[in-house]
Amino acid sequence: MSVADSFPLGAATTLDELARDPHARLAQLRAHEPVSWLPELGGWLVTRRDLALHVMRDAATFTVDDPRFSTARVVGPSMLSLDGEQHTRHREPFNAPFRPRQVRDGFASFIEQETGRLITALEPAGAAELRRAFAGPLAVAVVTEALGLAGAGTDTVLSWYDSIVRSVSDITAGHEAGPDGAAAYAELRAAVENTVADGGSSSLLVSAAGRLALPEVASNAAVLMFGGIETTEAMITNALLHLLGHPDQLALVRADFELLDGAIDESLRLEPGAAVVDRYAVCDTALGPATIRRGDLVTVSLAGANRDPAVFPDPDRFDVRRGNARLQLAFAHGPHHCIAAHLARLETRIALQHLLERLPALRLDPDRPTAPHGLVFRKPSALHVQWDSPC
Ligand code: HEM
Repeated sequence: MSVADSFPLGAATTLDELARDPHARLAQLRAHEPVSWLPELGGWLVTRRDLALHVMRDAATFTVDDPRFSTARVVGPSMLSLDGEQHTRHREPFNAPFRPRQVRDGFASFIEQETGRLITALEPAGAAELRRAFAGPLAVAVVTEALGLAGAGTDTVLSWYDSIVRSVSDITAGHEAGPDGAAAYAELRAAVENTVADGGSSSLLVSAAGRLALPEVASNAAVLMFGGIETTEAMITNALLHLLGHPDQLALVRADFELLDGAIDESLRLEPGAAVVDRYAVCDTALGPATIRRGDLVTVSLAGANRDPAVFPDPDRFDVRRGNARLQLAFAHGPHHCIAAHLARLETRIALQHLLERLPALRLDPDRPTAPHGLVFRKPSALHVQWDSPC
């Protein structure tokens, strides 16, 4: 009997359905094949929360450090693609500004300013597409600020990002990457080198360069950029979609903005901006009902784990008062837990509160319904909204 015969639900699962609307299929898999072999994926998919945690905690058995990891092939080794001591060595120099207090002190006023500026530009129109006109530009501005790259504005950072993402996607799809990604990465590296050579500033890159070689600083800068744009755009857009799509829950939040943090966690739980993370088995090992072979791809479905009814009763319900929404795994877990989770939360909270306070009767455009989409990065392709314009 082949491995595919042992996992009939996995064999019937297509990547297309996981990209479109995965939740019913993930629920079936979680109930009957919580670690399942998906021939279309060429790997295992883990959908139960306890097993997902096990994989992400045990980096000695389930590593990110594998030549198939596409990001590392474009930007070189970084904290995202290393494990063990090398991972710690790459990650530690970047930790300080992302701690909760440092995030508040270092970023809150910048985020408020940027949010204010973006909303002021949108306000008179009475309608907008908030993913590209608001969430995306805010995410880029905050990452640019966090990196402290001398001389690189948001447009430059965005163009590097687009080129690097294209190359990573080409490699993931099994194609040869075009030259754009390498060229963009070379420009980013030169900007990192210039920033470090200028020295003296409070740039994160300058302090990291005291502990890492310059190419290592550049690789991690690329990963911070890579990690901070698409995911944060998704986080803000999905949270808006969830809130505006549930007027009863929105009314609760409007009556008490303290509930906004719960609403954000609940949105991350239902649609984590990055729906999966990949690991590779270092040795033969058992995981739940499955026997994993050395070298196998093990994909953790954060979206699946986040709707595990053993932890989240009535898991498909959006409930801003859910007591344990904070147990969601959108920022992963273990050594690779998102370094900037506090920053992303602060950014989303400020963004949502300002939008709700400043745009009266903010609502979804009823003629342009939308839903999250995507295998890895999940968000609506556009989020059209309306509000009562002052004029
Ligand atoms: C300012 C925004 C952000 C920045 C700068 C950022 C940066 C990073 C970095 C550098 C890592 C690698 C950590 C490591 O490997 O040790 C990481 C991991 C991760 N981040 Fe973020 N991130 C941001 C926002 C987000 C958001 C909004 C989400 C999801 C909603 C997210 C989800 C993740 C996940 C799932 C991982 C783990 C990847 C893995 O285990 O393979 N991040 N992030």
